[in-house]
Amino acid sequence: MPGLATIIAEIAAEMAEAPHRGMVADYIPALATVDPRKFGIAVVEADGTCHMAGDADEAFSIQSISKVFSLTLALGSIGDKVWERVGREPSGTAFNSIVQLETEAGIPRNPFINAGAIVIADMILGNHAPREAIGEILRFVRSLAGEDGIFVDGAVAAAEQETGFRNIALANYMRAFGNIRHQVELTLGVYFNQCALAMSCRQLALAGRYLMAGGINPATGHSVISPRRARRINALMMTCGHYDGSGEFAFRVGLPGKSGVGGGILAIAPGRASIAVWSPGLNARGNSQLGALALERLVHRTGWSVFEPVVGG
Ligand SMILES: NC(=O)CC[C@H](N)C(=O)O
Repeated sequence: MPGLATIIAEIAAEMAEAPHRGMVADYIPALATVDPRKFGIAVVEADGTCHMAGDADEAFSIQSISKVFSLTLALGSIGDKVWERVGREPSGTAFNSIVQLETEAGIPRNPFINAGAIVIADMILGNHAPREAIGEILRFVRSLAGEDGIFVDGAVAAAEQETGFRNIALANYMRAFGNIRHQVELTLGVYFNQCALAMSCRQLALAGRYLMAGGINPATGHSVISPRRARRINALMMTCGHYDGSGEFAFRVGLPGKSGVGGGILAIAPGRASIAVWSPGLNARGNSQLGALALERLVHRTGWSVFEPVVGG
């Protein structure tokens, strides 16, 4: 197998030539103007080595990838009580769908669809003001990545607030079932700001290290979350991280992954690597078109799929 640096450089070169790049999300106006030709990839290996290619150092809107970090925070603060208000099953519906809430008592199927992440945001809000909860998420992500230069893009957060009618509907609907405990504007303030986190592929891959390393941040040796919970977050990423495209992603890539409508994907090769890719064009399910293709090729060339037999291991 060629070295990882070579593989990543080759994939970036192939993606630069790719004809079908998908469509940039335009329902959030601040995302509509992002250049669809962008492509970045960063891979942080278990020993800390970081390989990058393309636009891996350019910050983009991580959007729903933030749901991995908010779930981790909520599990850390309220533990398994999280599962009283949000489920653990794939929804098979679009990321912003409302339909299942009606027959399922306002309990979202999983923490990665919008409804589920809004409930998680409501948990993180707890007894705080939204500003403090957003600060807590920001500090957490900065500490995971080991970088202070991560910020919330105020223009994206404002655009989401102005146009987030579906999310407002989801929050109100769940409030009617008692599954949102705060005023919806406060809970959504947390949610919109976490989605507006701007990070580069490099920062995102660094932030994901604890998920490849059994809950430990390998840079500091500190426990972020228990090994059991890290394993379970990976399981949820595999089954629910791409919404109604999760089966296809598992089929093609075979790694736990979480996508965002900014075109990013965080993928975890347990014990091996934390990987972030970014290409703004999306497929019909709202997941990065070239991001998935790049990961498919990476896994094919490295043998990193979790379904690959470990030879001699
Ligand atoms: N899939 C996504 O990344 C969706 C997140 C986006 N902020 C929304 O709520 O619609």
